Amino acid sequence: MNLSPMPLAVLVVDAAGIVTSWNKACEKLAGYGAAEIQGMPLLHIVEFADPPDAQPQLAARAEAESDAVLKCADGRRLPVRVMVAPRALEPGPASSFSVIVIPQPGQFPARYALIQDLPVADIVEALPCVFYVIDPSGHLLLWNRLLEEALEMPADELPTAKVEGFFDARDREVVVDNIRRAFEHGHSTHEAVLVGKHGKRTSLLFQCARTTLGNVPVVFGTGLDITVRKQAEHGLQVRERAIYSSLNAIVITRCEEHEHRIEYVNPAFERITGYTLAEIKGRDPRFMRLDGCDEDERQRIRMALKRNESVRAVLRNLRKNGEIFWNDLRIDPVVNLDGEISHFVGVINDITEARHYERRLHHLAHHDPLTGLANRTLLQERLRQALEGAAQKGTTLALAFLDLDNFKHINDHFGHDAGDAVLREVAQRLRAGMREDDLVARMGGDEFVLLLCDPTSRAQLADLVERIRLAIMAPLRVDGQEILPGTSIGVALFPDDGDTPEQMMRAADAAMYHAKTMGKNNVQFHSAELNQIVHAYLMLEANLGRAIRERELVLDYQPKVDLRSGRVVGAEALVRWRHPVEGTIPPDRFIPVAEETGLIVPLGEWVIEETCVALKSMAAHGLDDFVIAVNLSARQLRQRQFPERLGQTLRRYGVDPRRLELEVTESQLMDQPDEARDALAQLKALGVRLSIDDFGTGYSSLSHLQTFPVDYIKIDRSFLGDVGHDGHMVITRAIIALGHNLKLQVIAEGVETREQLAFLRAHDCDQMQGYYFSPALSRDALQDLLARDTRLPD
Ligand SMILES: Nc1nc2c(ncn2[C@@H]2O[C@@H]3COP(=O)(O)O[C@H]4[C@@H](O)[C@H](n5cnc6c(=O)[nH]c(N)nc65)O[C@@H]4COP(=O)(O)O[C@H]3[C@H]2O)c(=O)[nH]1
Repeated sequence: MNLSPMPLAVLVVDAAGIVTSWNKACEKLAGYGAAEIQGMPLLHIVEFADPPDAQPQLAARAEAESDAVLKCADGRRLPVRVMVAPRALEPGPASSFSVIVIPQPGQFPARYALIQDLPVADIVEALPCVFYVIDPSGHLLLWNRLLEEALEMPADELPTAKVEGFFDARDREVVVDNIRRAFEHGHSTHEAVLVGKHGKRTSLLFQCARTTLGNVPVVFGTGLDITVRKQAEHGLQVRERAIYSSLNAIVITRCEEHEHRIEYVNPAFERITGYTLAEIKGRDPRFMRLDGCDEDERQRIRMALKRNESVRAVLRNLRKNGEIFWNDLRIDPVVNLDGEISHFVGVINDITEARHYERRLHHLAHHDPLTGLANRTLLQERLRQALEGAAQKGTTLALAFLDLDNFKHINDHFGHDAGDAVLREVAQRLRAGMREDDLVARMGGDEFVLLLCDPTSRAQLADLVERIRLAIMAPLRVDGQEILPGTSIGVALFPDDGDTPEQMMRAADAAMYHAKTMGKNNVQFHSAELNQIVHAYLMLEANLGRAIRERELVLDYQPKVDLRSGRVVGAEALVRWRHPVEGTIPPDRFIPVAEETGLIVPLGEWVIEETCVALKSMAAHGLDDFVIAVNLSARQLRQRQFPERLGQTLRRYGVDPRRLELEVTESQLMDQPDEARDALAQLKALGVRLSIDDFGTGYSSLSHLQTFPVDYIKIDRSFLGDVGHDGHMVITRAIIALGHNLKLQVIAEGVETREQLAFLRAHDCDQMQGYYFSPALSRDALQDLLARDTRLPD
């Protein structure tokens, strides 16, 4: 409090030491009014230090300065200096003295001695807070400008309203209560929101005190604007709520002497890690680390914390239940008022699911969903890496291309579920046969690829691939049905057959094609000649469709002779391809391609139509009991609508069904005997003749044979090979006997020698065909032969 400038305290005493005058400054200093003090001895209020009995010596103190104590009205004893000066100007004893009283340095006058001089109105106006005086009825008596501003009211409106009306409805009860308490107990404190006439809201901290104005008790006090603080508090509450409700785990650590101790974790932390705050408060958050993992990330965090910097890292931590979770962690330092890092705030984002999802996506993008094997993309990647690695290390590499044999047939016949089961089983078998470093991939469809790193030798590699082929061949049961898968495998070697992924794939693919053309279910290594063979095969495949359309195919007919009469009774139609460039291509070369590509169906239809044309022409020449046999592929036989379409064709050409014979190989029949039997029955119902071709090679059981509605069996050529061979003779004899027992006619094919013929005749075989009598002839040549009635010599 600033008291200066302070007027000089001067009083006048008479010669007897009685106070006759007492100025305002004396009043302020001592607290007595002039009326009170005048007429009183000076020594009642001033106590001289030396000597104490002052009066007789007052004159003696003139022109001197003494230490004394001023006895104030409020009981204080104020150390002062007293100067006494005679008031007479002439020489001689003075009749009165001026006494000047100066407080010793550091001594202050009584508060209320000064207070009356205070410019209360100015102070009240200048207060940085709301000021008010309230009468017992709850109305304002006095207030300052800040209150008017807060209430957005002119001065004349304020006294008429009761003060509680100025407040937010929720605060009114508290306000009334606190004003009452101030009246009753002398003071009260509370927070409330003043609401201005136009809605302005001001949060105030009220300090109320009781006093009297005149004789009226009043409550006065201040209201400190705490709106900003309240807003800040509210903001903090919001943030605290956000931390509390955050889905991310938040951990706040206190940082002391480079140690980090957990001070707070939010509920999400508890949810994610499984630890409650109570369990881990005070611990170092690293207790959740997973040893031996993410060392680089941890090192980054350590360095950042050391430098008091923010850091973000992705690492693995352990939950309480021992589970690992992926933590996308961000740590930020918090600076205190002294500018020091007091805390670190860590935000933990559990990205485990996202990581798993990412991995799943990555897995999906690189694996075949059906078998779980690597897909083409992954194979390309790994093949490229493997080739680079092998080139650097000077090691070898093998790539095996596998294509399942007759997979389309499995799919068509057993359904797609069975097809899928076969692919899964094959994948399993391939995996089982591979080493850890090798890769098994599915290229789509029925194609698989093996990437074999550093095979020890070509022989061992051949051995391994052969074992794989055999493993795949093992029968498997799907829905109670037995399926016999087979595979053709082509192998290419690095560096011999190529040094880029593309070259290696092409080479292995070519070798696989070669394996297909070699009769399937075998392994072929890539070689330079093989390229040409495969090229030819591919050309064939590309041209066959055209050949059918352009009528480059022709039928030759190999006569069939009755062994008893020696007469030609029929012929077997055999297709040839008169290629405009390559000349005549035998069926052995293109029929397997046609089978593989499905072109066998239109090809087979053409053969039947052409045969019908021939039969019709023969009938026109009077040969109406002549029988022509055509070979039927398994695929034709499996076509549901085949019997119906055959019936239509026969009717269209007006051919007697009994003139047409259909040859089906034994192995085709035994592949699916039940289905084959149904198909044969339908064909039989049309009236055509049926024969089992290549009999003896397909291992048909007698029980099956009895139920097939066939007319002929044809002894496979291989059994006639060497008539001198005991085993062959026995089999041929047995087949003839068996056929006759079943009331079937037996035909021997591939008869080339007189001995073979004699043997067949001796054992009562019914018909023969073979070069001994005639090779396959053109239609004209056959008709010539028939016209001349050429017979088999005795
Ligand atoms: N070593 C020897 N061979 C003889 C003798 N007599 C006949 N051959 C040959 O033996 C094959 C008999 O036909 P396949 O067993 O049905 O075997 C046929 C048949 O499975 C298939 N084929 C031919 N034409 C057709 C056709 O139109 N449709 C279907 N699906 N297959 C056909 O092609 C195979 C081969 O036919 P080709 O090359 O014409 O060969 C024919 C024929 O020329 C002989 O005394 N000695």
